[in-house]
Amino acid sequence: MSNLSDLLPYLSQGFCSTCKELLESRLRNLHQNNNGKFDCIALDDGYKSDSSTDSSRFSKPDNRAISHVQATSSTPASVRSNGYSVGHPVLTQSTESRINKEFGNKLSVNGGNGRVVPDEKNVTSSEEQIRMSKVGRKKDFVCVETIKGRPVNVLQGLELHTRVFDDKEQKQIVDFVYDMQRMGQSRNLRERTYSEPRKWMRGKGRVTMQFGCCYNYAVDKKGNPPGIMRDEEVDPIPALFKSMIRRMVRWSILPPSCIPNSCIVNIYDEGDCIPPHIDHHDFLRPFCTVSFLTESSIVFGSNLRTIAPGEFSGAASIPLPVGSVLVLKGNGADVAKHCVPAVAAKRISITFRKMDDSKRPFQFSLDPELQGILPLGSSPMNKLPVPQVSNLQNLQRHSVPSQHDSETVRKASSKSIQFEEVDFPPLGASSTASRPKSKN
Ligand SMILES: O=C(O)CCC(=O)C(=O)O
Ligand SMILES: [Fe+2]
Repeated sequence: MSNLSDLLPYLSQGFCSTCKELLESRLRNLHQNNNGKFDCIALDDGYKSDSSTDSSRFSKPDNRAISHVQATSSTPASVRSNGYSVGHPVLTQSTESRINKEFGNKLSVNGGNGRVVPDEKNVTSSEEQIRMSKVGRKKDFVCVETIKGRPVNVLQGLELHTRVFDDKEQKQIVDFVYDMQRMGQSRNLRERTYSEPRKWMRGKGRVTMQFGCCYNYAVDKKGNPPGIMRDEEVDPIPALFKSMIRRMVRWSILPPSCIPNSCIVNIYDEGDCIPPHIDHHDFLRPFCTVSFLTESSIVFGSNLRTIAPGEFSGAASIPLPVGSVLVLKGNGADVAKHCVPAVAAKRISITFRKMDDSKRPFQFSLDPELQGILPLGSSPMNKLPVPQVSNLQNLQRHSVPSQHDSETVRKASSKSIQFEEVDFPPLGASSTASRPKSKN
């Protein structure tokens, strides 16, 4: 049967790329179901479950790549699906096809007009189900704190899904984030999309890029309150991030009732942090954060102490492996604050959130590509045993704090609230003033 691979071009002659892939996938299944009988068909399945990584393998944003991004923009400017043009295509059609192929969300280009639409006929591919079955799901976090005299599990509602994005996908996403960063630095993104901290010191802020809406963490210099700034425009969610959203809904990480329509990319250089906060209620629950490049811990607690610039302590610390998705809801989102202390090495996170309908920007319109996404249907493959997360030894489980601990925590907490209000960098205003050159 070894000549089956030679027959592939003949068998698939005249097929579109989707049908070609389908045929390849069927041959691969035949191969698997026949215990290697067709072992000469060398088809790269592109799926790896190991999430270990080395950030040095990722390309650095340099000017050559900026011109690459600009060069690709010679294709017709894409009108984004939320109704307005970004002036330059965030992704070219060919890049989109590559991305969609990589992510296994079989998408097809609709009539050559550059729009990409989900092809729901292909969504039940066994490959995607196998891939989904490798996701680790931990939903039983416990950390009891005494709040108003009552024991409360402040981690209730948190979920950690691991091995959601593999090394290859991480590289693609990280490279894309760097492309976007370069575009922000060269002012090729909307002004409020890209933001760098004005002043740099250990523990101060991080680079952010906001898509879908412009969000203000703290009262800004114009006196705008925290929350979604309804009269500001940012760039729409790029296609690659939309395919991440589709995966998270299809793989039952996020519910179809809460499909994100905004996201924020956090680029942490070594020593950068995000101070203690509760995500604003202009965003619905659940929301989620995806981690890349370096495993870091996120600290939770009803009171988070500031020990030093960028150093915080709290009741529980959860390591976030690269390629993982942390889902926040319940007490984990609304009773406990969270923060990421100064990171040991470069880290990128992407937080996806659905806006409260009544808080959406005035210019916002629904993206058809993010409507009606459903979890993968119930098939026997979905019933494969779910692997448990093994890499959580560092999770600190604390019992009810002693009287002394509560005192210390209470004192520290007023400090951390002060830190939060004064030092949370306002977002949505680019500044490259005094930050040392980034070490990407
Ligand atoms: O970087 C992270 O993992 C957390 C990000 C976060 O808390 C946020 O964007 O609100
Ligand atoms: Fe947050």
